Parts: sequence; structure tokens; C-alpha cells
Amino acid sequence: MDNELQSISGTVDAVIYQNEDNGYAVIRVVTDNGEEVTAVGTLPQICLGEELMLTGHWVTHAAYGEQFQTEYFERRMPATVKGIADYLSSGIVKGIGPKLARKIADCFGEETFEVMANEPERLTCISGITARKAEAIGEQFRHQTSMRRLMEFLMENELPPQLAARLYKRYKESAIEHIMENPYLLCNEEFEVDFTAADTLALSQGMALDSPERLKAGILYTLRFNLTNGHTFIPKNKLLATSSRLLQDEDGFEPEAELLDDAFAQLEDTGNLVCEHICRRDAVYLEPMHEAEVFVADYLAELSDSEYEYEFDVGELLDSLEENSAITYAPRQRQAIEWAARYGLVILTGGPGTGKTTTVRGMLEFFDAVGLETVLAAPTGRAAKRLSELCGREAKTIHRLLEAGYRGADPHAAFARNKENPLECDVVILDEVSMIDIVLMQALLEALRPETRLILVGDADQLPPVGPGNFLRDCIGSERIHTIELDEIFRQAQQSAIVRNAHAINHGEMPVSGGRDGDFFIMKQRSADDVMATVVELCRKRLPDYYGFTPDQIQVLTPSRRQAAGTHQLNSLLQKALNPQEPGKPEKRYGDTVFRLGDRVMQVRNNYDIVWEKQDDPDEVGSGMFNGDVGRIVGISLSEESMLIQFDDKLAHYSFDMLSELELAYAMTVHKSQGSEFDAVIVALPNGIGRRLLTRNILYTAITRAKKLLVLVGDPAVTETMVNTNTRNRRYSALRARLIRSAKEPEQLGLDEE
Ligand SMILES: Nc1ncnc2c1ncn2[C@@H]1O[C@H](COP(=O)(O)OP(=O)(O)OP(=O)(O)O)[C@@H](O)[C@H]1O
Repeated sequence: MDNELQSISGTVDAVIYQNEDNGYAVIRVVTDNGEEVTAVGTLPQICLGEELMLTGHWVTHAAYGEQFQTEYFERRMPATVKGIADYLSSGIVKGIGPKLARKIADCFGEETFEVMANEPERLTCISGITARKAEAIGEQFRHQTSMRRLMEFLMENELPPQLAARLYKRYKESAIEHIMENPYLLCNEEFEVDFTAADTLALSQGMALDSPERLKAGILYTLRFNLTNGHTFIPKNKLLATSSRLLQDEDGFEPEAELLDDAFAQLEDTGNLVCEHICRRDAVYLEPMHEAEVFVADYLAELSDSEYEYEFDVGELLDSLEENSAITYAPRQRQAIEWAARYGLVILTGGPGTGKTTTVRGMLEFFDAVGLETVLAAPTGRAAKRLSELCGREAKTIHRLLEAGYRGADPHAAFARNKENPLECDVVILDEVSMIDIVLMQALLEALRPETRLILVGDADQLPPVGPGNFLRDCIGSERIHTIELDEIFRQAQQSAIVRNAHAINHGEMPVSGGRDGDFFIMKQRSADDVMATVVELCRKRLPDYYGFTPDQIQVLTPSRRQAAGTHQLNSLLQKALNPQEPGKPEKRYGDTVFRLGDRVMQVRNNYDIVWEKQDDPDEVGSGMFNGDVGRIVGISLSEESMLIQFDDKLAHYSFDMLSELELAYAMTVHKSQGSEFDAVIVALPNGIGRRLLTRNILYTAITRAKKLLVLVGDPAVTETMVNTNTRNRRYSALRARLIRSAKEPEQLGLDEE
């Protein structure tokens, strides 16, 4: 092997393999002196017919023989008419096939690319190209060229090429200019680039180590990064100490405390962050988060203080409603319904089987009887569906209730229901409130009319929301809001070992196998491999054969993603067992995941742009798929580079460049399963999972996801650690403090302050 760098130039004759995720490709090149060579390397979006100058060295691959390992390359756009025609024929611009490519190249010759990019209307002189098509071709060509330039730029700077699509969406053709002007914009929540990567680029452009821009970027990055752990603020001393460490370099540079303070003050002056002395510390917030927390606290305090009176005796009405129903409410249930009738804001909390839903039905009956319009909502599609089944009336997701919609390049939702266009109902009942973060709560409260009442229902022992804050626990802990805790497990629920074990775990006791119909099983396996083999066997054979569960009814849950028996490993094993590769069954590889026709998949971020249609009524269309939505791949078109995915009764189209938003979902993390219920749940708990994930509320949340059957496969020592670890990862949030404070200073309340 000769390690000296060499250059070869030639035309791409075949693209043998291409990984769109990281740009790695294997190509065949016909060199300028007619030789055929195989070249490999990072060659993003390489097309047939392109002329390249490759620099690298020759290597001998054990299986494929001699090939050229490319270190860097330059593109020379084809200059001959034939080269241009070949290049355009390669499918680079949708709608241009080989014939049309030839015609365009013949007509415009060397000017072709110039015309396509800048004067596409001239293409209309070719028969078959309408003005609209010409415009579309121009748009696509410009997009293609910019994306390519962007990808090359990202790779040259060792930044993830997958960012190209998001950057282009945000900045169009001027993305590179924007990055060069301020490399730190890459660290924004929209792009999520690691600070060090953006910093390396900035420093290579001559940014000084102690420049205010760099220090500000470091502070903001540290704040944003730490907020992803669910905090609404970070104490100032911690923030500055951590930022300082981030900004150090290997040669001993450390930002001066004074300069860091100046940068901090500048961020405060420009409103990027807010520092408030609360909870006996200087709490630093991103501005929108501060606004959210203050607004939510003020709103809830005022709503909680509002009381309603009736011209008739509420007790008598409730008596008669109760007489006509099959239920005799327990005293606390009855009190909850009375409070719902009386106060603007009520919290109803309790574990599984304690009668929350039954109480909600009682509240609904009351509101119906007095002619108040009530809407039901929950944070996830599955939770909304369940609530609607149990209450016998429509329940919406909060996003649907607020009419979440698309807002161009902005990653956040825009809600059509807001201050200017509030919801028209009299009462909103929200279920699974433990999952709601402070930002979504703000959006919901902003969409309420001042006279709309709110009932919050949830189990505070479930995992906290993925997003910021500790909303439900803070509200309950403040003792500022009328809260009823139900703790009696009703007889029917008592018969379920799932319910009994959930409560036992909450009291620090180990779960035991059992249940009237045997609905809770514990299978001892210790190592990850043994646990995974058992889980696969249960899904493939035992649960379908003995219990008649279809694969759709079974969900595997695990605490981790990449550790022992994490979702990554389990999903690939379960896919192999439940939906194996078959001739003629289309599949598409993306990164290290293969998506195959029939696979169960999950959307892993909120995307308000994804268009869907109702399966039974294609005219009913909408947009938006949300983090945690689970569906099935029902179509893959390799020629159109797209997939059709069915989510309940909706069909959504995904182009291949959206696959980073999907994951296989045969197994999912307990965190992702929040708010969903499944007929049969298998929980994988082998040894080897990190201590941070072995907590009581993860086990409790996992177990309470099961409706009919729960199988716990794992090491009893792991279960025991989880049962005994009642630490909650601490979150900085001042909602509780603000609510408590609001009780002491009532004169400061008022929503009209703004
Ligand atoms: N007052 C009551 N008298 C008798 N049975 C009751 C009463 N309230 C609830 N139940 C029964 O207890 C069981 C659990 O009630 P419910 O579904 O309302 O609880 P939940 O707290 O919503 O539970 P989960 O969160 O698990 O859904 C149901 O079978 C219900 O019919």
C-alpha cells in the first residue's frame, strides 16, 4: 500500500453504494485516460455523470481488491453537452428523465446550468415544459445545488451533514453565509450542534477565546443544554461555573470571571436570559421559559381563587344524578365532583384503579346537567383515545384542541387557539397531566377565556414530563390549588395484580406474580442476552399462541436506548423475528436502521408539517405528527423515495429525508411510553443498566402501561434496586414557590397586569 496522496480525475460512471446519512459512497470512475477505478470515501450526493477530482491514496481491500480511498474531492460540473445530459439524466432533478435531459443540454449547451438556476423560464422553449414546470425545475435545481454546497461545507468542517436539510429550510441559499457570520447559531435548539464543534469552526475563523460573542454563546449553550434535563432554570453560580469550564481550552485558557459576568449582563440586557432571585437563589431562565412559569403561576392562582354559586342546591342535584347512575361515589370522589362544581380549578390525583375516570364521568354528568359545555383532552393521541372510550365522548389531544399548526421554519408549534381566539367551552378536563410541561400548559392557559374552568387529572407518581418543569407535582406541593387525592383501590381494580403491584411498588414493596386471571408474570433472567431471547420468544410465540394477542397489542418496554437490552438491540432482534427480510418486501436503510414494509415505527419529534389524510376519507386532511406517535409502514416506494405510514386512522407520507424522525417501535423506552396503554406489556430489566435509570417511578410508569397482561423479564436484583430507589432526578423549577408566594401576596395577582 502506498500512502502518498495522489490525485485522479474522471467522470462518475456508476454509484455502487451511497449512505445518505453520512455521505459515504462507493463509486466507479472512468478516469480522463479511460481507466475504470473504484473510489470510496465521503462523497455526499454524488451523481452519475459528474466530473470529479479526487485526492487520496490507493488501498487494497480484503474483499474488493484495489480501490481509491478519497480524502477530499472537488466537483467539476460537466462542461460538455454529453456530460451535462448525463448529469441531468441521473435523476438529480425530479421530472427530468434522459430524453428531456438530452433536449435541454442540446438546446442550452454550456449555458444549461446557468439557465436552470437563474432563468428557468427560458426552459419553456422546449416542448413539454410549461411555465410552471420550468419554475419547479429551477427551484429544484437551486435547492439541489445549495444542498450540495452546504453538505460539502458541513463535511469539510466536520459538522453533521444531516443538518443540511434543516439549515436550508431555515436560511435557504444563504445558509453558509449565516454560519460563517456566527458559527454559534448552530448550537441553537433548532440545529443542536455540540458547542465544541461550532466553537472549533469559530476559532478557526479567528474568533478570540475571550471575545464577548464566544462567552455569550458558551453561557447560552450551557443553559440550554442543562435545561434539556427538565429544569426551568439553572442557579447562576452553577451556570457560570459550568460555562467557564466549557470555555476553557487545553492550553490553559480560562475566561476571566469579570468578562464572564459582563457577557452574562449583556445577555440579560438583550433579553436572552432572565435572572430572578427566587427559591433563595439567583435563578437563570431563558426568557420564554421565565415568561411561561410566571404566567402559569399567576393564571392558576387566579383561577384557583374563582368560585361559582348556583341558584339551586348543588348537593341535591348530585344526589339525584347519583341515584340515577349505577355508582355510589366514595366520599372523596363526591367531594371532587362538588369542588369541580364550585371552583375554577381543581386537581384530581391518584394511582391506578382509584376511581379517577369514574369521578371525571361524574363531573361530566354534572356539567351536562347544568348546561356547561365541557371538552376533554390529553397530551398524547393514545391517552386521548382511551379517555374518549372511557367517558363515551370525544377527547382530543391538547395539540388538536389548540389547533397546532405549521409556522414555516420555526420548530415550535403555532396554535390557532390562543389569547385572540380562545376556546369557546366552559370547562376543560385534562387527563394525564403528569406528562404536561410548563410550555404546553402556558399555551393551553392562554387559549382559555377567563371564565373557563379547568380540571386537571393525573397521577403524580408517574414520570415527570419530557419537557421542562414539574407541573403537576409543583401544583400539588404548593397546596395552593384545590386538590383531591384518591387513594382507595376499588374492588374491581383490586383483582388486577397489575394494579396491586403498581401500588405495592409505590409503597416500596416488591411486585409478585399473580392476579385473578394471572395478569402479572415475573420471569427471571439475568443477562441482557437471556432477557432479550425470552422477550423475542414471548412476542413471537408465547403471547400470540397462549393468549391470542396480536403483535399490535404487545409492547416491549425498556429503560434504556443503548445499554443492556436497550431499544436499539431489542428492536433489531424483534424486527428480525416479527418482520423478517423477504424477497420482494421493500426496505430502506437509514443510518444503522432498516425500515421495512410492515414495521412498527414511532415519530420521535414534533413535526407540524407532516401532511396526513384520513384512511377512510382521503378528502379529510390535516398536518402534524407528534413525538411518541406510533404507526406502521404500509408502503415504501424506492423510486419516489417515500414511505406511507399508518398512524391509527391516518395515513402520512414521509420522504426518505425525513427518516431521521422515525425509529422502530417494537420496543420503546419507558419514557416514550408515558400516556399510552397497551393490552400486553413486556418489561425488559436485565443487569447492566446504569443506576440513573433504575428508579421507582420508571418501574411504576412501565407497569401502569399494561391493561391486560404484564410480563416482567429480568434480574430480580434490578427490580429490587428500582423499587428501593425513590429518588426523583431533581429539577429546578420555581412554580411551586410562585404559587405559594401568590397566596401570601394576593394583591399582586391579576391577569390584566400585562
Ligand atoms: N365509587 C365506586 N364504587 C365502585 N366501583 C368503583 C367506584 N369508582 C370506581 N370504581 C371502579 O374501580 C375501577 C377503577 O376506576 P377508574 O377506572 O375510574 O380508576 P382510574 O383511577 O381512572 O384508574 P386508571 O388510572 O387505572 O384508569 C373501575 O372498575 C371502576 O368501575
